[in-house]
Amino acid sequence: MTSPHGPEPKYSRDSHRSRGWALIRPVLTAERGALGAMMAWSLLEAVPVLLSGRLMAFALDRGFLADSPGIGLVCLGAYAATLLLGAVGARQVMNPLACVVESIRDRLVRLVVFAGLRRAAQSDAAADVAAVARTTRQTEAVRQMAAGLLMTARTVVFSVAAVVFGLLTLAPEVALVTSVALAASGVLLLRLSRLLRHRYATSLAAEEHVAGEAGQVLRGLRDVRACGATRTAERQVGKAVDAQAAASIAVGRLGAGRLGVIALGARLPLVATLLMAPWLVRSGAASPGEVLGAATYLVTGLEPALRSMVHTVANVGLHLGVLLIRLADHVDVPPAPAGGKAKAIHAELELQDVTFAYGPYSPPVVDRLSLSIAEGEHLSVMGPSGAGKSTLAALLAGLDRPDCGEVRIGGRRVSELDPTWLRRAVVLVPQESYVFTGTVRENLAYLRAESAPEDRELDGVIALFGLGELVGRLGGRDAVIERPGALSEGERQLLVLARVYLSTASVVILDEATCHLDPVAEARAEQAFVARPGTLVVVAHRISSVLRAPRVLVVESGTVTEGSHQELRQQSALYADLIGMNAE
Ligand SMILES: Nc1ncnc2c1ncn2[C@@H]1O[C@H](COP(=O)(O)OP(=O)(O)OP(=O)(O)O)[C@@H](O)[C@H]1O
Repeated sequence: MTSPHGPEPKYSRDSHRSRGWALIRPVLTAERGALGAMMAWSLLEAVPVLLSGRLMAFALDRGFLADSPGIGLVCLGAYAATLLLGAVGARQVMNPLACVVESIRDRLVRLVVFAGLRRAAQSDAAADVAAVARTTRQTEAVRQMAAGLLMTARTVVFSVAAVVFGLLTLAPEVALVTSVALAASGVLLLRLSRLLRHRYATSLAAEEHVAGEAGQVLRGLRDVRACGATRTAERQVGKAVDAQAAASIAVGRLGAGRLGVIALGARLPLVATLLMAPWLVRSGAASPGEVLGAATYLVTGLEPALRSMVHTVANVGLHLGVLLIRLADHVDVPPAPAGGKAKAIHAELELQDVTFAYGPYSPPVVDRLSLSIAEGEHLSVMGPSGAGKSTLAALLAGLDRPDCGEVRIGGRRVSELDPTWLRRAVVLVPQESYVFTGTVRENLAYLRAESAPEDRELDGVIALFGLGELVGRLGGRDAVIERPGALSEGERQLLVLARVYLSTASVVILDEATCHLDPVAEARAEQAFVARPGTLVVVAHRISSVLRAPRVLVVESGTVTEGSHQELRQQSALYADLIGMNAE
């Protein structure tokens, strides 16, 4: 069940890799425009590579070999001009690149700090400052690596595409050999990458182990000296340091394999081109200039691109991947949808002979209760304080498990449901509302991590819950709520209700979640939930709220009566009393 009042524990069933990826995916989606601009400027940057071979071929065939050195020199001059054009492209890439990379860093820092703060708040132990510092350092490393990786990856992709295209137009035979060699070097690189990823993960774990061991010894240094355990502590830290050194050496050893990738992908086609040259020229398949042009593509375009790919993409990319996975272990990546969208479930709720007590010797708060709430139904629950309304709400939400009997959601036993799926499908909103330090948008969209609402949808919900004035006062939907505690209880409740409204939950249970709102705001919020698809259960705070529901459950100590307003007037003295009082 999704708790609407704060970040949840991390999603344990996601695969490691997708969780690492989930850390940066929202940024890449949000920065689509910047990524598009980067690609456009990269095209310009690739122009020198694309024209290099062609211009060399022309310079030789029509210029120097045709006794027209002027033409040859003009071609070389044109090549120099394309280099300038490429430099302009490379320069222009920087701004959009910075947008993307800084956004990645911002998101990671925020996630790391939030996770550190929450862990500190959840446990009585002191905050693990070293862990936060370590993960913040790793975040900085991610920023640098992401910048290098993005920069190089697009150069490589565009350069290799330009080389293959240029070779196809110049000497298709060379293009064929080059493509085969490139495919083989790609396979080799993949194999190497797998090994490298494993070894790098081991080395990173060893590094963290050293930090942990050293930190432990330093924290207890006085005790270590008092007990005369200096040698033991030294040995303990030394062992961790040795293990880290061995792991780093193992990573370094794989470096040699990277040369094989370059040799296979770039050098082999060059050697093949030189060997094929006499045949190409004699058979008329290519002129001497075209052979030179092909060699130019391979030497000035392909080899540098492959070198970059091996050194940056393979190396930095792997380190980045491993770092992201490790960061995902420290922070709370919003859960990915499990088993489809929560809204796709059948949202009927059912209690079968449910008994629940808070302790083995306590009298049951819920005693052999059977109840079913149809999908899309709006049920109101009322009763005196302490009658068991919140307990019932927690049972319906699958938060508490019955001692006897069964709770079913969508026909499936709650105990058999995937907890993550359940958290997304059923939301229980308590009286206390949690608004966190972050933007209005982040607060409202918190339960929609996988499909962030568009501005229009956000604005609609802000208006629906009468939050316009508050959001305007805060400075708009992207303004940061610096001090959530400074908001009134009612304002916080409205923000949380709007957050839940935007969630993907199919079942919403409001447990006096509107108690700080005035009757008008409460009516507006409830009507919004009534109109929202899904099942709605409202533990009512006011009789006006009870009257809005077509079906009511009256909970008194030990008994539960349910029915329409008409039926309850005759069946429940408590209901009749309350309605009567209200009417007076
Ligand atoms: N965690 C708990 N441990 C032990 N007893 C509890 C616990 N929570 C509730 N109770 C007891 O269970 C009974 C039902 O409590 P519950 O909160 O469900 O009632 P309620 O109708 O929601 O009351 P209110 O309207 O005041 O919130 C009460 O007697 C309460 O004291």
